[in-house]
Amino acid sequence: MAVTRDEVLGVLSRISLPGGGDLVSRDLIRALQVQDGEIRFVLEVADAATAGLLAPVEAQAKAALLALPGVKAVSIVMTAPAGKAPPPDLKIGRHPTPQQGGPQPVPGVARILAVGSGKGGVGKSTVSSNLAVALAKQGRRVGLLDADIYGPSQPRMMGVNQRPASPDGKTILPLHAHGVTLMSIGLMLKEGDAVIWRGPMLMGALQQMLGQVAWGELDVLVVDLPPGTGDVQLTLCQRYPVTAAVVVSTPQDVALIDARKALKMFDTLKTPVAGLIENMSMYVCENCGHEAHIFGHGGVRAEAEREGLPFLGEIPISLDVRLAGDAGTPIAAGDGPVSRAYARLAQRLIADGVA
Ligand SMILES: Nc1ncnc2c1ncn2[C@@H]1O[C@H](COP(=O)(O)OP(=O)(O)OP(=O)(O)O)[C@@H](O)[C@H]1O
Repeated sequence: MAVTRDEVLGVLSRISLPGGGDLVSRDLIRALQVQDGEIRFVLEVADAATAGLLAPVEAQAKAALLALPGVKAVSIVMTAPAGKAPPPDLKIGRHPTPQQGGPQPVPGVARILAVGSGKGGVGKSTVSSNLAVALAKQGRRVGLLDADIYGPSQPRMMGVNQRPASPDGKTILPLHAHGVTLMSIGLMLKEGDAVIWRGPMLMGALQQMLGQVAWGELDVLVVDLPPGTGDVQLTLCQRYPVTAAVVVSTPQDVALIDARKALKMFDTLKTPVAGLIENMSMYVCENCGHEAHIFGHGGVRAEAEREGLPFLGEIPISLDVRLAGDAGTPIAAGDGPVSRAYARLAQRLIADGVA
């Protein structure tokens, strides 16, 4: 009988490590594949020194697995950031590889729609996930890339948390939620890991997210950018054919000042701006229907007019939006006034040819 994944993990969990624990309990196994008697996996260790220390363990694991009935071959690749092992392609965050010529398309992806904001906390990630879900509900084949490398929030907002698989140690298989194909740098990191990369590492990570993820055929890839005007924005817009960007802002003056900076950046990078979205626009009292303009109102529309750009719509401030995002099912997946606002936004972007 063919060997199973559980049997393999059973064997690996009996192989102790120097310093305590075993291969499974210390969470070192990545991309385990068990097929037709062939076993493949990556042993991910912290550094080259640990890799050296674990060489006998690797040999022990291989021998123990080969001793299982029905096992024909065992292939173990040990990766460490500066180890002697083959390049750790599964590790996200590396120096970018040089790129010849102009912007390179992402295979299978017809359009790239960047969602940016000048200021953090204005709801850019919330808008990205809801827009992606709303577009999928209109029948579009949608991908969502969480490129907010310093504060990835899409795993929580879209309700996914498993680490994506990489069967060959190179291609990363994206996840799927609410009709959207999803990838986030947050899914490749261990919980609580702070990302403290500098520019070149960020560029490399973005390149991996776009080039190594098996996105499949997509009508549109929505990219949730980090706030502000940094290396990720630059890399995306200069190296890839971004169809258009949308800029999210709240109506407050402080947010609008920063939104203007984001618009200026897209203009400098020659990335077309499809328009502006006002988030946390107004609060409608659930009891009496009274509209309160907590952060002001109409500021983003006025800004769009000043800049000669389309105003794409306003999303009200609503407790349900936050609760839905925190619970992992974007509000656009359901029915109701906010979901309808997102449906209108999606229709508009499809009609404009950018989604
Ligand atoms: N329309 C809304 N109504 C109520 N809460 C909202 C709304 N939009 C966003 N929020 C909440 O505001 C918080 C910040 O939103 P979000 O993380 O989307 O912002 P961001 O601009 O992506 O922030 P960051 O700077 O972290 O990237 C979240 O808790 C989110 O649930």
